[in-house]
Amino acid sequence: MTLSTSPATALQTMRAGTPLVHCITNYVAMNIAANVLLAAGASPAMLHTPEESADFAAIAGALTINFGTLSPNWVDGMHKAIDGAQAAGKPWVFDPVAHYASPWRSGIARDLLARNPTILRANASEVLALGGGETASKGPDAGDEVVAAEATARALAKDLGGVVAVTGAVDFVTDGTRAVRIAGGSPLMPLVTAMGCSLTCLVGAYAAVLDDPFDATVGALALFAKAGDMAKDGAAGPASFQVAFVDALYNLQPAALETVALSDA
Ligand SMILES: Nc1ncnc2c1ncn2[C@@H]1O[C@H](COP(=O)(O)OP(=O)(O)O)[C@@H](O)[C@H]1O
Ligand SMILES: Cc1ncsc1CCOP(=O)(O)O
Ligand SMILES: [Mg+2]
Repeated sequence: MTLSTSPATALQTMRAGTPLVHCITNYVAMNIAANVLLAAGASPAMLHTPEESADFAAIAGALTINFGTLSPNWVDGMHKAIDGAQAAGKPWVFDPVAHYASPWRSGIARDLLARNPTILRANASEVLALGGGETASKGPDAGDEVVAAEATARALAKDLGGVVAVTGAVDFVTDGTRAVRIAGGSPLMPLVTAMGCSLTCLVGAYAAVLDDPFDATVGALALFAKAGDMAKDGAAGPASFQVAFVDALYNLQPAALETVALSDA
């Protein structure tokens, strides 16, 4: 296995640090993402205005940027936050929700990617299209399989000099050299809105406390996979699954992560 920090140790480290995470995320995701971070053991702050985003990014442990519900002054807030995070040596995570939805959004995605995210977390359709590939999707929901985006993810990771995580039924994480797959979770996960957005914020929590962004990303995805496994048993459908999922994040003990299905890729 290519990890130097196991998901179990990563969770212990994250909880011990209670990292403050600066989340610039969309209106749909703000509430569930904040609850996911609190339940997992991190400390979220959802703020985006350009008047304060640089200052706040500098004092947070990590910055996450998701442009799901975008408008021009948010873009300004994102740029200033990235500048603040980078000047302070803090990692930042990019989630390019449905970047192909319009030419305007695509241009902003290209601009943000050029600002060197430490980690890119996206679904298979988003990753495929970032590499110039055709996707079956037009909006935030994936229409492609993770395996179809793996080669693009490896190339993107090399170009970025960062980590790329492609999520779906079996997740794929690479830094261009190392790569792993993570199985688990539930088919109910894509039926709850903003699960991916919440995961992006959680990746930020792990990146705030672990030196290796690859280990941080795998740790966060492994926690989601195991919490999804735990939540699906008692769920009658997406609504009760969401409640059970947040409870599972809260109750999950690090040793449970020893059984996550991780494999080198
Ligand atoms: N069919 C599935 N089975 C199990 N887990 C899934 C499935 N689809 C997505 N997930 C999980 O849901 C979370 C969000 O991923 P995804 O749905 O790809 O993101 P997004 O919401 O951005 O499209 C990840 O933890 C991923 O592993
Ligand atoms: C439905 C929707 N519309 C704009 S952002 C958003 C949330 C997308 O969340 P996720 O990418 O986690 O499915
Ligand atoms: Mg998404």
